[in-house]
Amino acid sequence: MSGDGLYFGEPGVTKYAGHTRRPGFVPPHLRYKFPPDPAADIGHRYPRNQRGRGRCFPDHNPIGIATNRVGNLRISDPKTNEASADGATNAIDFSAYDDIPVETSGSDVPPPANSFAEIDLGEVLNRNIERCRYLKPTPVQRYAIPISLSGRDLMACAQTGSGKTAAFCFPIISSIARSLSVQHTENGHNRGGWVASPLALILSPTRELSCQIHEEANKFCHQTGVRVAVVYGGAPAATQLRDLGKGVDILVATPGRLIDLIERSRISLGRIKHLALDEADRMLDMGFEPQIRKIVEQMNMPPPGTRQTMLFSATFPHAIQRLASDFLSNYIFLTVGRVGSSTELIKQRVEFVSDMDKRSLLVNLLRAEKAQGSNGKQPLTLVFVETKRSADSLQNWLCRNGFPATSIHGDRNQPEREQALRSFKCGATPLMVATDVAARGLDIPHVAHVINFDLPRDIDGYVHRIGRTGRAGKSGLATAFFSDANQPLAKALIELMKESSQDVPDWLSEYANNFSSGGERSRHYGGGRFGGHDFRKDAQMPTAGRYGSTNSNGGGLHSYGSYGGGDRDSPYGGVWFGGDCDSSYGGAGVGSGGCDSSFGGGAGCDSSYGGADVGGGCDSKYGGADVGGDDMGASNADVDGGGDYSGGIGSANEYQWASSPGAGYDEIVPTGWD
Ligand SMILES: Nc1ncnc2c1ncn2[C@@H]1O[C@H](COP(=O)(O)OP(=O)(O)OP(=O)(O)O)[C@@H](O)[C@H]1O
Repeated sequence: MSGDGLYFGEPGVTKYAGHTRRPGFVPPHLRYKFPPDPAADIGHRYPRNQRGRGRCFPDHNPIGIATNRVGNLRISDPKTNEASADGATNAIDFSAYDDIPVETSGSDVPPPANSFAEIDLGEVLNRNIERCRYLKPTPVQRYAIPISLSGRDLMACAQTGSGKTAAFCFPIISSIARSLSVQHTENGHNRGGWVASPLALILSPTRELSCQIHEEANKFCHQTGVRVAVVYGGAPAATQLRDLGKGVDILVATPGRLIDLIERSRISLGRIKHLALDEADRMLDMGFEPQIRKIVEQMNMPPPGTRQTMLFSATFPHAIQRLASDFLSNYIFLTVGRVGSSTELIKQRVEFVSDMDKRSLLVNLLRAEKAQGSNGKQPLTLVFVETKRSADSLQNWLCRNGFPATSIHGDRNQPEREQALRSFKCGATPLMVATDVAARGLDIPHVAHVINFDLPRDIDGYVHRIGRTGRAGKSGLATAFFSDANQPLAKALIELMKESSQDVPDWLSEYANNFSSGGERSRHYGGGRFGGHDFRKDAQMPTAGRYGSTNSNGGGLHSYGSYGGGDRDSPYGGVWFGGDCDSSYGGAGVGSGGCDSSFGGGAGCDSSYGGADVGGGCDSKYGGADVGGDDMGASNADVDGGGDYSGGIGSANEYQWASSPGAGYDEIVPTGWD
């Protein structure tokens, strides 16, 4: 039997057209993906630029600021990745990853492989890997592929741009290809029905990322007989169903559309052998978790132990690791890179700038970039902003001022989003203004510069955003516009920069020292940078598991609640009195510490998904009311609605959550995660 689960055609018809293809035929999708001969790809060298670091805090002269700061600019040549100034750089160079420390935990960890040839991925897949000029595995691939091929579950944390996609795709393709060849020999036809029953499911948080994974997997499935399909929201389901009808072994999906098609009985998960969650921490944060739990636990998917589960991300906060461990069985935890190590490839700069001066600084940076660019071309630059509205407004303003720009955000329809990506990738609009919808996973070649026009609210978001440059061994530049509003991020930003051997401006250290609003905020502002360690090693972990340790009202010394919790980082914790803590679903953080309550309310804390923050210094990420603090209704939120992460009164955010004042988690309805 083949791995095909969906069969609309006549019984006995073989689905794999690939078997009848001309030997050596390379389809167009694969052809254009092969990189050009590196020898022919020697481009222009930029003149070296003078390096200077003007201290700019707290200077409020827009012109002065802007003029001072462009001196620091260092942009890599998009083709050769040759830097224009001071800094070491080179063409694609995976040796940049060679010294990265790697840590594994769990029992009986299979040894890493040094080359693809050493790994038994199968002849056809190995040939495709060679064709794509993947000369040697990246560190995450060296470790993750043997682990995965041995059938073990895996939670893997590795730097942005370090090849995680192939790390989970190759073993899946290889093992399905093997099973198909046996089945084809034995049976000669496909089993199927009117329901697509894939053998592997890859879930990702955004439509664009799903498309990208689909393309990548498809490329490597060439002539293996393994079929890949993708389903995601915003595109006609009919077309996707037609594709599924041709047969699918590996399904790439966003959660919303997948649930829809399962509920319409067009997809069954009953035969899933491999489950991969890309950007796994995101998938289990920000309100995805209920959907993921539904897919994994309530939709007929074989349970942990009978399927293989792999979770990948560049960031993995402990609370999320705990949630994720529900989906895993006897897993290996793999972390590639001492925290911050490979982001040394990304030169990070932070500029202090008031909100009113940001545009002027941006224009000066862009002009300097262009002046240094190859043949006066604007290098590809990704500009992140906080809200959809500001993305539109900045894009229009840039265009009016002679900078060809496009934008991508959740209010644009799918064809517009795809068109924006295309025109950015090909350089027709070398500037793209984006919200966080483009922050994770997107692999856009030759992005030379990421500008955080508005910094994200958490350090994980920063890691992923800047990771859109400096990928696959190339260097890149990331500039952060830091304003007073970003004060809570200062400490974590400094830690991250130090870990990646970046120069931290003195004014930023001063800022961090002056920040005294309640301790380290380990979820949103402190922890969770890439790397990290296996939470199972955490000595502080409550002994009785994530639902609390000592009694029905919860665990640890400082908490209670129906799900209890431990002393710190309680995923389901109740009320926290004092201390620094994370409570992912918990009620109130009361007291002195800087508490994060991802799904609850509380005083002096961050409430990601609603509830009421009563007291000062509150962030409400996804709705709910902050009473006190900056303003009534929603501090750090966009009261008029339309904010990307905003809650506030009657607003719809980037991810299409309809939130109402003070709405609790249950009242928030996700409508756009598809
Ligand atoms: N072994 C390899 N040799 C050469 N290039 C590779 C190799 N593995 C991956 N790449 C390339 O590196 C780039 C980054 O890979 P990928 O998108 O998988 O990174 P990632 O770790 O998933 O990043 P992110 O955390 O941002 O999602 C891609 O263009 C991919 O084709």
